[in-house]
Amino acid sequence: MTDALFPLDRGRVEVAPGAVHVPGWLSPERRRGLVEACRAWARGPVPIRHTVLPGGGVMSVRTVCLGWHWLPYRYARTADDVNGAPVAAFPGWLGDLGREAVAAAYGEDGGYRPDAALVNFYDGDARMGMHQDREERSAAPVVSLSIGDGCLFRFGNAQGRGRPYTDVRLESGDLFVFGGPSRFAYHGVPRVYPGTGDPAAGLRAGRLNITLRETGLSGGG
Ligand SMILES: O=C(O)CCC(=O)C(=O)O
Ligand SMILES: [Fe+2]
Repeated sequence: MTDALFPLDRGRVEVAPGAVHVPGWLSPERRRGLVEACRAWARGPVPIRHTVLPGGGVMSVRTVCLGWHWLPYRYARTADDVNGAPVAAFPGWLGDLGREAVAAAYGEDGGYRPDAALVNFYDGDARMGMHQDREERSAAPVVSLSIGDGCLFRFGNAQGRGRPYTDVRLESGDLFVFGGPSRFAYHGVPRVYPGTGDPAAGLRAGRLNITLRETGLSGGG
């Protein structure tokens, strides 16, 4: 697709087929609003926490979920690995933002209806290993929004954790959408760049990443 089709998103870069980076997509007002919303979600009903993996490893990232609670490796309506509380509702406005994001990346929203969000907080030492987002029963795209410190985002292929991959620097306000042939590509965050953030967004340190997903699940999961 050519830039001429997206006169408002000249900066969009297709990193791989179906994987689109749109730098600076979130306005400063939206960044501030999302930071405020994330602060409230982090308090509960399920407090933000480091996810414990089945082998006993502890993720360096802290996560809180909306709509559906993700735990390794499934979704549930209650935070069975935290405090058992029902997960906070997925707000309608966040679904609207997700549709807008898909339209910015692909030129149309494709009827996107996300029903789960993972809110990840990275301090300066946090990382996320190469993984696939594959607990969803839907091939709808994942929408990723970043606020605060910049990071190195590694976007690979669907076959395995290794090469070929593309290293992308994600900065505050950036949108990254991966769907279509890239939906089940491995990806990860090998490092965060402390002190490169966006204090005006209301985050003094660290990196916030929000991913929106369609789980394809219904009822209690
Ligand atoms: O922090 C990011 O940019 C990616 C997060 C991610 O891959 C996930 O939550 O599954
Ligand atoms: Fe992921």
